[in-house]
Amino acid sequence: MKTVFSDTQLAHAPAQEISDGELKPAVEIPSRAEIVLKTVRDRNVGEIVAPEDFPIRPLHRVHSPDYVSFLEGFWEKWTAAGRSKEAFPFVWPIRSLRQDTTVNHIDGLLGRYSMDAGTPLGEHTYRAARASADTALTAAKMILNGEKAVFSLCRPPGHHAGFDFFGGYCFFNNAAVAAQYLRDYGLHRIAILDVDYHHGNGTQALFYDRPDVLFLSIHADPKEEYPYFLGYADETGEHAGTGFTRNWPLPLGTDWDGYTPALEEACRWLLVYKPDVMIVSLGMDCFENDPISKFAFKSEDYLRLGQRLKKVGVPTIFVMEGGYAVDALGTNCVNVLEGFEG
Ligand SMILES: NCCCNCCCCCC(O)(O)C(F)(F)F
Ligand SMILES: [Zn+2]
Repeated sequence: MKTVFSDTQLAHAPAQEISDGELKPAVEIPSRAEIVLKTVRDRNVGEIVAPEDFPIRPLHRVHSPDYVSFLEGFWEKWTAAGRSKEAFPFVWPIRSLRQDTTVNHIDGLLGRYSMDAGTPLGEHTYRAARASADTALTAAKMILNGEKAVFSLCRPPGHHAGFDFFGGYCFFNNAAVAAQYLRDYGLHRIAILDVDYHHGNGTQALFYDRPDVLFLSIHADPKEEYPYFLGYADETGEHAGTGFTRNWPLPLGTDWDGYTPALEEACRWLLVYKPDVMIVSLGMDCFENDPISKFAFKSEDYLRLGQRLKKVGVPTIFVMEGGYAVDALGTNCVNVLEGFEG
């Protein structure tokens, strides 16, 4: 299986995040990608290719142009305002505040285009996020050109990012950008299976009223876990998309045995939907030693996950999302790819 990755994705190097009421060292750090890349090489997963430089248009097919421009021009505005350290939003246009104002102040803009205070914006964030989206787009193009399975080593991740907002360490929704690209290039049905520990709120919302992209997510119950406000079992799509979203929220502490019934149900939905391509939002944060997550996968379970996904039997793009136990991240990620390849 080929891997797509570019060193430009390492340029986004957040120092801190706000978590549990204090500033802590960031967990979505470049070494996550480096260890996965090293393990891909060490275990001979396959050729590693650089992403193509796509134009902005595939991003505009998913994200609002003003949001993309905000990210592109942010650092210049931030430093022009006399700021020099990474930026954190701290005020949002929440209920009773206006959504329609044309905001110009940098702190207002940060809130206008974000969903949480835990995702710092730095000097190279835009560049790295663009490269991460190009990595997913390149994988999609490879599938269109006949590849059966491609690993898109995305970082920064994407599944929390929505039409016009960043958050949860995500800026561009890599999986959604790839799905829309496949649709624009003639495929009819795309399934996105999100196995990250956290619900992919951004991805769900982007396709919620559409039947051409099926969104399935198995994740920690949002009653107890980020993102808290989406990912409940009663969210099944709307309008033409009714029935094309399914969520399996699971209790904290879930291990592989607790996870498999949901995975089997999701695979049955895939069997019925018969997607032209399956995009797997592959977060490895269900792992028992993940520092910010509370599921209990063992490393071997990731082999089982890959084996099960292979049985779906359709061209597949693995788009990396989360996973913060850095020492085990390479093993856990490549276990999925090796399990899939058989
Ligand atoms: N006390 C810990 C608070 C952590 N709050 C933010 C969690 C973000 C999870 C990001 C992710 O793993 O879902 C992604 F795949 F997008 F990277
Ligand atoms: Zn996650």
